[in-house]
Amino acid sequence: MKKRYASTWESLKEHQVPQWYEDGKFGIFIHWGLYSVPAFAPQTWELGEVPPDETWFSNNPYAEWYYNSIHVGYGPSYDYHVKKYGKDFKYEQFADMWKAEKWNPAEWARLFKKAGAEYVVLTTKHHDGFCLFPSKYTDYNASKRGPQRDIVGDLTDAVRGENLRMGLYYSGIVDWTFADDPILNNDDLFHTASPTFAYADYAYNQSMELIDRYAPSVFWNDIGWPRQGEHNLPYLLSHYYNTVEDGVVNDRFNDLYYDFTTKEYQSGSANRREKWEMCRGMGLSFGYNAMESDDKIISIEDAISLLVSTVANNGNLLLNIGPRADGTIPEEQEKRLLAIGEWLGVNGEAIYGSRCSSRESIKYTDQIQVHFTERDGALYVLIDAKGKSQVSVTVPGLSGNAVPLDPKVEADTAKIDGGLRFTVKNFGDSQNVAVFRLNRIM
Ligand SMILES: CC(=O)NC[C@H]1N[C@@H](C)[C@@H](O)[C@@H](O)[C@@H]1O
Repeated sequence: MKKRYASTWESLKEHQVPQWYEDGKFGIFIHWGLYSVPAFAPQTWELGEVPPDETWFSNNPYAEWYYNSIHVGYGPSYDYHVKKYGKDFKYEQFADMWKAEKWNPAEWARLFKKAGAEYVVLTTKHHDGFCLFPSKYTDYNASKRGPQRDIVGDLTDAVRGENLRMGLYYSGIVDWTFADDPILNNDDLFHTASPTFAYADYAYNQSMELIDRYAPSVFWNDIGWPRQGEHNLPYLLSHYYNTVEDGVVNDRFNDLYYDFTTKEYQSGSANRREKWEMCRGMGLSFGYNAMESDDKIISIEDAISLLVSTVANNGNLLLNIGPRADGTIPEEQEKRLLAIGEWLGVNGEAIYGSRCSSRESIKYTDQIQVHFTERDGALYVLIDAKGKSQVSVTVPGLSGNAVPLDPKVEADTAKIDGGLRFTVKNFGDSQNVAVFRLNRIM
C-alpha cells in the first residue's frame, strides 16, 4: 500500500532514504544553459577555499555565474565580456545564440551508463532564470528560445531509456530575472536574492510543474528556498513524495528538511552517520569553462580517490559535467567518465549496494589511504596509493583471506602484528585503488 504523506513536517520526517539512492553511489551532475555560450570564468579557487566575500564573487570561478560576474561591473569576466561582446551586449541575447545543434541526448545517456552512474541531475533553471523546460510561467525557456526544445524532457527520456534515475536541479532562492542586484557576499546571496512573495509563488509553481511533468527521482534545490515561501514547503515536499514515493531531496531548503546533506568542493560538512552527497565540477566550475583544459581539471586518479573516499564515508558522489553550448561533451570530461566507468566495471562490487563500514578510513600519508566498505557479509579493503606503482600497508585488526577484485592486481597479504599486511606490486586495471574482498568481517 503506497504511503501517503500529509503536508506536515512530522509526516515528511517519516520518509526514508530509498534503497536506490543508498545503493547508487555515483551520479552525473549537468550544468547546461545560456552561460555555456560565453563559457568563461577566471580559474581561481575551489568553493570553500576562500571566504565567500567580494574577492570570491568578483573573481567567481563558476562559469554559470557569468550574469552576476559581468553585472558587478568589474573583474576578469566583466573585462572578458566587454572585449568579446561589447559593453552593451545583454546576457539575454545568449538565449538566441544557444542552439544545442549537435545535441544527442541518447549519446549522453549512453556515456553516463558507461561511466557507471546510477543517476543524473540536470539544471532545469539556474540562477539566471532561463528554463530548460516549457514552463507555463515564463517564455524565457528553451522551448521558446535558442534550442527550441524541451531539454529536460528529452534528456529525461534518454536517461530513463538507459535505466538510470533522472534528477532535476532547481535554483530555488536565486533568480536574476526577479532580483539581480549584484551579489558580492553571502548576505546578498541569502537575504536579498529574490525577496518578493511573487517570486516565492513562482518558485513553488515551477517546482510543482517540474514534479508533475517529470516525476524526478531527485529534487535538487540549490542555495535555499524563498523565506516568503517556507510555509509552502510541507505541501510541496509531501506532493513530491506522493508523486515520487522513492524520491529524494537535498538539504538546501533553508535546512528545514532533507533526505541527504550536501558538500560542494570544500564547502559543507559530512557526517558518516547520515546520508550525504559530494558535488563538484571536473575543474573549478560547473558550467563549461572553455579555459579549462585537460591539465586544469581533476585527474582520473583524484576522481577515483574522491569516489572511493566519499562512498566509504556514507556519501554519494555527484560529479558534474559542463557540456559545450552545441551539445557536445568536452573530450577531457568524457575521458574521466569513461575511466571511472572502467574502474567501477572491475571494482564496483565494493561500491554499488555497499554500506559504510564501522571501520574508519586510515590515512597513512597524503598519497596512501585505506578505506572500507561492507556488503553481504563481506568486508572490502580499498587501498588508495595515488601516484605509486607499488605499496605496502598493514591494516590493524584484520585477519582472513583477502582476494583482489581485479585479477590483474598482483598482491601478497600476510598476518603481521595483529593485522594484515597488504603488499601491492601491480595495480592492474585499477588505476590507483586496489580493492580486496575479505570474506569474514572481523
Ligand atoms: C553551497 C551552495 O549553495 N552552492 C551554490 C552553487 N551550487 C552549485 C551546484 C552550482 O549550481 C553553483 O552555480 C551554485 O551557485
